[in-house]
Amino acid sequence: MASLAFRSVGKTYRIQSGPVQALQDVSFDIADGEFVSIVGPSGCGKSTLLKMCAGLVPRSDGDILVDDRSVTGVQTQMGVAFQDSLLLEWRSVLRNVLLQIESRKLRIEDYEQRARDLLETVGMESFADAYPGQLSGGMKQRVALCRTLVHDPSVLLLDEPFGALDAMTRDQLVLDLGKMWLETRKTAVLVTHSISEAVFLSDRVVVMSGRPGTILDIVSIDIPHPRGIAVRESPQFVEYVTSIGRYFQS
Ligand SMILES: Nc1ncnc2c1ncn2[C@@H]1O[C@H](COP(=O)(O)OP(=O)(O)OP(=O)(O)O)[C@@H](O)[C@H]1O
Repeated sequence: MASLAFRSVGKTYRIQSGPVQALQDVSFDIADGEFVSIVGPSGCGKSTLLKMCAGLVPRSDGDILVDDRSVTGVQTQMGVAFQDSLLLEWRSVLRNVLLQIESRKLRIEDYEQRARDLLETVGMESFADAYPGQLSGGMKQRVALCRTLVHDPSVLLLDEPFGALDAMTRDQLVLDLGKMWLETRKTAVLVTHSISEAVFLSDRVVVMSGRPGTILDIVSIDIPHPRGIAVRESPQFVEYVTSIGRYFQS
């Protein structure tokens, strides 16, 4: 587990046509075991913020702290999932999940049961020996989620992990993710375009402005866990979604 802190973080990309300021003066904290989502218009720097947190992109200004230590390089202890997290077609489902272990040079035997348990959590245990070509898009994303979690990361960074899926599959995966998070209580940061998904999963939702991205609001979602699908019809839930949505009405 870990806490995160963003302190006046800024990012300017330098490209041929000139500087592009993606983020400006972003400051907020994420507590140990908290689930925080980031919503904002396209291009406001959400992915950039996650990449800087993972140490994949250097920041231009400010500081990002993981457990009070500045991020200075790639954070291998984190679990990162992106929209098009690919599975390797020639490896079975189980071996795709265990890829994370192999690439970290950890002992496969120590993690195989955990990999199977994670697959069971998302109803994929009977597909452990199947190959990606035999799976639907939603099933592949479930496997990718297991792969993100198998090495017991201290932090989950999820960048639109369900972006390319149809609405029903997405709903199911959101429920799966909520369940997995409740079981592990990892510190999690989710970037999503879906305000409803953000409200459903999160303890707090960070609302960002258009580029350069700055923080407009941080909304605490005061709905107890576990949250069943019916929560989405409650007046309280609808009010959260509506009030956050107002930031993006032109
Ligand atoms: N490697 C890069 N080089 C130059 N500019 C970049 C690079 N990556 C991102 N940008 C620019 O930084 C800004 C923020 O991009 P980013 O992908 O972080 O936004 P986002 O909020 O995640 O967008 P979306 O919601 O569309 O995925 C954009 O204007 C983008 O063009």
